[in-house]
Amino acid sequence: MLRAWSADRVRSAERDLMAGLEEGELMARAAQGLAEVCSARLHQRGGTRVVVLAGPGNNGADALYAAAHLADEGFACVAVQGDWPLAVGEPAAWLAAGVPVLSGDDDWATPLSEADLVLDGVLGIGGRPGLPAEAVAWVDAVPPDAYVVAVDLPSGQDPAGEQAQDGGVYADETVTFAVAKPVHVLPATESAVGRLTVVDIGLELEGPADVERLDFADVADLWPVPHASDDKYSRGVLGVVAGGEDYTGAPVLCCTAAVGAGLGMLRYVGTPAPTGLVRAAVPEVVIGDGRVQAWVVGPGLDTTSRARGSKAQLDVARAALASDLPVLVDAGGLDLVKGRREAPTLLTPHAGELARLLSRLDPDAGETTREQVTGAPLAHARRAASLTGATVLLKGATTLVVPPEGTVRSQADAPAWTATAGAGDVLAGVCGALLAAGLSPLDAGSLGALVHGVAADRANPGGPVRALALAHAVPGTVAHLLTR
Ligand SMILES: NC(=O)C1=CN([C@@H]2O[C@H](COP(=O)(O)OP(=O)(O)OC[C@H]3O[C@@H](n4cnc5c(N)ncnc54)[C@H](O)[C@@H]3O)[C@@H](O)[C@H]2O)[C@@H](O)CC1
Ligand SMILES: [K+]
Repeated sequence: MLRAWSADRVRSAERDLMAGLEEGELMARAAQGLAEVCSARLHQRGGTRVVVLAGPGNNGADALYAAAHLADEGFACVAVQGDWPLAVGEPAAWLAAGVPVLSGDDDWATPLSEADLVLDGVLGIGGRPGLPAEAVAWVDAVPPDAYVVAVDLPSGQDPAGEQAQDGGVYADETVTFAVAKPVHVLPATESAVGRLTVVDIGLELEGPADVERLDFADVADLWPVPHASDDKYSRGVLGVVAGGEDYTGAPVLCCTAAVGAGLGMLRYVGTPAPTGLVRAAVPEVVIGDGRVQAWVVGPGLDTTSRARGSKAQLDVARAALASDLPVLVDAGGLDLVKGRREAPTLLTPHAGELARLLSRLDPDAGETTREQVTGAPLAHARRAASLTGATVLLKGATTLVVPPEGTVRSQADAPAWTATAGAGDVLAGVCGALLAAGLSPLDAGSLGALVHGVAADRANPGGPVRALALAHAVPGTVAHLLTR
């Protein structure tokens, strides 16, 4: 599992560690690790020229010390700094160490245009979102074929990973120290991070992390593998209330994925047209209401439909929500959420659905737009979790799973091809199966998101994937992850 800790938690751990070390020791370790990564990338790419963008704080100092190591190795290094004093040393001292430091008045544009590797040391965990004015021109002038290594985090991005930021550095690789930080794994900022490399500086953090990311090894720990003594009821029965006369595909996708994820038994509640299709596609299904261990309510569900069978179907959906059973609420089912639910609940909106839900449940806060949600995804998911008592899984390239309290999970396992109609119905089926097996909404949501993303990749590695192929890839993906 990858764990990320906030800047405050990292700073306080650093203070404790530094008390027992010589001054400058931690920064020396950070710079050494950073230089090793840069040296390896330069060798791999056949590059020789390095330009450091040096900011006013210790992040700039890390980058300058790393450049001094690289200059020692024979790489040609130049730094550019703005209208601020350097955090450590004087330009003359850096020149003596092999790193000439240019000011904004010097010609920094020529060396930057020729750089093979750009070391972004403008801002680190002390940064506020946005770049210093001088640095905007530097970042704009970074040549497209240079390899950009961000020191600790891509400058200009929000270190807390809360707010999406226009502009700022987009790195090919981010070299961070000791542990990952929220900026590296949260949806508002993760796309700017590139490859993430964590350098050991001898700093350990304890206690719960602020953000966790499950990796493949966690699947074996969390997945509900049946025992010899299990039967179909003990493994988990899932009820799916989904689809309608106009939306017939969603229940087929959801039920196919749920059965493929390893349910004991599946019940489906729908109107006549999708019921026929589900029967044909998923012969394992039992049609109609009955005893279950968890419900999925909502894929392809039209709560305003007056078609034959709709009223009875909606009665089952409402009863599921009123029950004390775990419920996953997706798509149309979100319109049935009226407020807090005490039983385990997993809401699985995308950004537009979350905006609509918040606008309806919290009218005093005014209308919430999709853009507001994508600009600050974690804050909006948290608000929905606190209004409903549910765990909120916010779908996206990086999927957030936010419980009402405690550590957040963030998964980014899916190729961009997964952004396709029906993929959400498959996710609901996989997560629903995990809820029925007894997993918490947090585990079911994050594990389901991981398996869903890996299944999308395995369905057609490197190419387009349709939702039905993704659903069919689920059983093989689970086997692959459990037996690797
Ligand atoms: N504390 C430690 O022991 C270690 C810290 N390290 C490095 O230190 C960094 C943190 O250093 P600092 O706390 O000096 O913080 P930064 O280097 O992130 O910079 C903070 C400075 O930038 C200014 N600033 C912040 N946001 C700005 C904005 N948007 N526009 C203009 N100016 C802005 C602040 O006023 C402050 O002067 C880490 O990211 C890491 O690179 C590493 O050397 C490892 C050890
Ligand atoms: K940086």
